[in-house]
Amino acid sequence: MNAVVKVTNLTKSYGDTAAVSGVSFELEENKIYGLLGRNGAGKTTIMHMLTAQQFASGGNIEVFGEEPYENESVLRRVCFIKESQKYPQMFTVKDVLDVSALLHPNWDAAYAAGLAEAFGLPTKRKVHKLSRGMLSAVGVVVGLASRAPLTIFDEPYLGLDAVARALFYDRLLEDYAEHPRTVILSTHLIDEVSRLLEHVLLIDQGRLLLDQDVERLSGMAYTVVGSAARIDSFVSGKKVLSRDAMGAIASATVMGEASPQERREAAERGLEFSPVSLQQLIVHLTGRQKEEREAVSS
Ligand SMILES: Nc1ncnc2c1ncn2[C@@H]1O[C@H](COP(=O)(O)OP(=O)(O)OP(=O)(O)O)[C@@H](O)[C@H]1O
Repeated sequence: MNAVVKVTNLTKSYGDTAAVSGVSFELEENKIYGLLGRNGAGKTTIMHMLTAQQFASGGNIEVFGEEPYENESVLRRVCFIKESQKYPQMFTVKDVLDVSALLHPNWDAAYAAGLAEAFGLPTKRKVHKLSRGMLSAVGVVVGLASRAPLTIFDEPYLGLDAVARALFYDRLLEDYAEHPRTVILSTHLIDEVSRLLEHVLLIDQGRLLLDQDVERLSGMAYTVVGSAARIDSFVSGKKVLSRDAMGAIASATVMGEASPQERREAAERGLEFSPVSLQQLIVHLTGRQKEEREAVSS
């Protein structure tokens, strides 16, 4: 495996606050990662350390095999787009794109212009006069057109409406197919991005709770629906993540995998199975009690 990022025992403290505690992971070349977790989990802090915008309190970070701090040859291969991106007051959208072209060796100006048009960006307008959504779109255009070997999006699309977000996801997938690179998406819109993600890093209270391929995650839990009485009997003794009922019909989400025999017998009793969504799984895992979370991560 070619590791684009290798993080070992990474720690960051702000006074008494341990924002990141002993996190280790590797990111492969040409893969789309989801960096997920609740508010304050430590995601932005990790991204800031990966991109040399903050020093770690402890541990080791390698990006493209080298330390990223003040390392021009590494940082030229990285594009970090964040929601709160600030641009110089006098810059127009075109100025932002022109400067980005200088910063990113793989920049595709024609592609950037096409994206700006697709997102309806007025390229002659000053960035400080853009709406919040337009400002988000500028970040998205820069992130995509940079074609940086490591491209990181930290919730850059908070201001985008649903149509523009769908456009971003579609363009990202299209361009990634033609120009593979390593992408990190940090987002709370898990259901929306789940079709894009190949691998998930789940951060919880500064610790890495999950480091798993999405394909394998979908096998970690399942939902079963049917008559309430039969559901209760089926889930008895199992680890139930949630149970909902509507009249005589109930659904339960259960941790683990149902064996083929269990599925057959349940189907004979009219129960139906469906895979659990990534969002449901993440919500459950990060909403649980401390002891249970520790059991998952160990
Ligand atoms: N400059 C700072 N000074 C003190 N504490 C900080 C600082 N930056 C972050 N923190 C704290 O570190 C923890 C992790 O914050 P971080 O911004 O990395 O979380 P996050 O996962 O990106 O959250 P969100 O999804 O809300 O953006 C939080 O408890 C936060 O309050």
